[in-house]
Amino acid sequence: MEDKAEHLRKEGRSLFQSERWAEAAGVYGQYIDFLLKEQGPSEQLVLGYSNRAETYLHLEMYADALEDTEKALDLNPLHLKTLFRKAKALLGLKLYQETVAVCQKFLRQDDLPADYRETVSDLLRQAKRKDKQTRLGQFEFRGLSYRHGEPGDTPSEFETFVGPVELKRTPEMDRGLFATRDLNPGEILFVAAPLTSVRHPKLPGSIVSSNLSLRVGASLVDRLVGSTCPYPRGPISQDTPPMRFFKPVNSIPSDLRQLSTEELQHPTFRTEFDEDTLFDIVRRRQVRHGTMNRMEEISGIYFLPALINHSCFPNVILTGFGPALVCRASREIKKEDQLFRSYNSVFYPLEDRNALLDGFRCRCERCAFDRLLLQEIPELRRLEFRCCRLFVDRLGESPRFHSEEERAEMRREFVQTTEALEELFRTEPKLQNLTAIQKDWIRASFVRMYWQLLEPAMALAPTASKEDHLHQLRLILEAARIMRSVDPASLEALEMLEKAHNQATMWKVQRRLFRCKEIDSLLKEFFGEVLDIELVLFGPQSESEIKSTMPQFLLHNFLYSVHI
Ligand SMILES: C[S@@+](CC[C@H](N)C(=O)[O-])C[C@H]1O[C@@H](n2cnc3c(N)ncnc32)[C@H](O)[C@@H]1O
Repeated sequence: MEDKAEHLRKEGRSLFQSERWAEAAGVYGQYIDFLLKEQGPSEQLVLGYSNRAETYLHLEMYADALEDTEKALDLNPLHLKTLFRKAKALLGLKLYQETVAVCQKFLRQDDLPADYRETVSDLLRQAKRKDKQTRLGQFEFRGLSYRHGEPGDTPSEFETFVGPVELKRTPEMDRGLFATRDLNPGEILFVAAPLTSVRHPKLPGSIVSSNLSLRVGASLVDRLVGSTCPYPRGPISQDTPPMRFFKPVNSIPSDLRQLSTEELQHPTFRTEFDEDTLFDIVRRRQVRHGTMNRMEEISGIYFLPALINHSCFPNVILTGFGPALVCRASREIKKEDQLFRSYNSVFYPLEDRNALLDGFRCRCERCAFDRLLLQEIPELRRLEFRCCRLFVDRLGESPRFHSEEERAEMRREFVQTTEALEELFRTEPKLQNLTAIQKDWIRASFVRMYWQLLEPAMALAPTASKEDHLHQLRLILEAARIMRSVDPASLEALEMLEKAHNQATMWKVQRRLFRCKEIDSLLKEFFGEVLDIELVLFGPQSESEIKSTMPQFLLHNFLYSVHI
């Protein structure tokens, strides 16, 4: 009998050493059965369970690993190796508080070997950090974008966190996400991990025209089919599932972790999908976003992010950190307000920005306002036509194709159209009682075109006067102000500020013998604007911290744009 047990133990060990995990688990199973039958509880049995638990850890079968470690610990509650394995299984299951408790119990033992103490302390730190993230929403973003600037780098993975949000039906947009309390700009609403994601080279603008995008879509479908979700959940149907379905397992009290039969019958929990449904999921629920590396993007299927509706006057921003998507308030939000993000640029006139949306007509408050206004004030529409014509004429042209006279002409056109709009605000009775934000809504409809128009014109001649430079920088700052007023986390404003900033500093270098206080004070204003945007993207940080990393931030500022 001894021989047979010893034979099985050795065979399990040899398979384990050759990393044939599944086979090793099978042989350890036979070993355990044999011991149970022949000799009942023993120290060998403890080792049998514990070793099989280790093979399960390698197979990422954390629930099975946990079960084995518990059986071993029933027989020998302070078996160190098994305690360590139990902590790893709990961490794998994302049960962080439980992991912390086991690690602490482990570290309380006397005479621990130094390397063990170190590894378990490390596990404890990890579990505490993840617990803070997933339960309390405490994430560390400081400096993250700059440390990971090199191709291939990924930031450390974030845990899922579901904060003050709830899912409700809306009369106009089917389902939507709502705030459950008042929020300040920069506060995190949730952090979502993808159900599945793929990393790929940066896709061109249009998702339909690209072969690559089809390949990405197909590979997402494949991954969806093969994906396993420890807690099957997600709004696949048009139902409105309870928020609990989206919450990380760890934040649900343990007695509620098991779903009831009734809940499992919820249409959300479909286990089989036909191909059409899957393609539909990929089309409607896919979120594509930049990575730390400008050449790459990530496409993923996300649940909560896909439930945020669009508005041309958004109040949240999604930013990607590796595959994780972080949703933050970009302006003050009141309890019960709906959360909106912008699916695409909101800095075009009504019809143009609607054309950028994927097959639906926008029902946001700004679009409703624009529709009414454009009917009532034909002059506004004329201005729009003029701006569009200028824009289309110049689209795609590079500054180097224009002579200095042409660029001067463009600047004049630009100034005239903006002045015509301001004149309309002063003279048109129907525009007299607008609020400041409504005026910015109207300005924002033109601002992207102005910018495009201004860009070729920006390349001022080396002979341009100081006044020309100052005038131009003020125009850019005003455009950035408008963008930020309509979308306070606007990456387009940031892009614009970056270019203007580069130009201003270049000009300073070119004319370094010439001191210009006004340029300096305008540069300060740029920094002020960038600080505010960064605060919204990364949360509260001290001014000195942000300033010390600002140059790198400007360098990486496109990395967080999110498309659907
Ligand atoms: C990513 S989903 C958002 C969640 C969606 N409301 C739901 O119930 O599944 C995008 C879809 O929501 C609707 N939607 C989002 N924003 C909208 C808006 N501003 N106006 C009208 N419909 C909108 C459109 O049907 C769009 O195709």
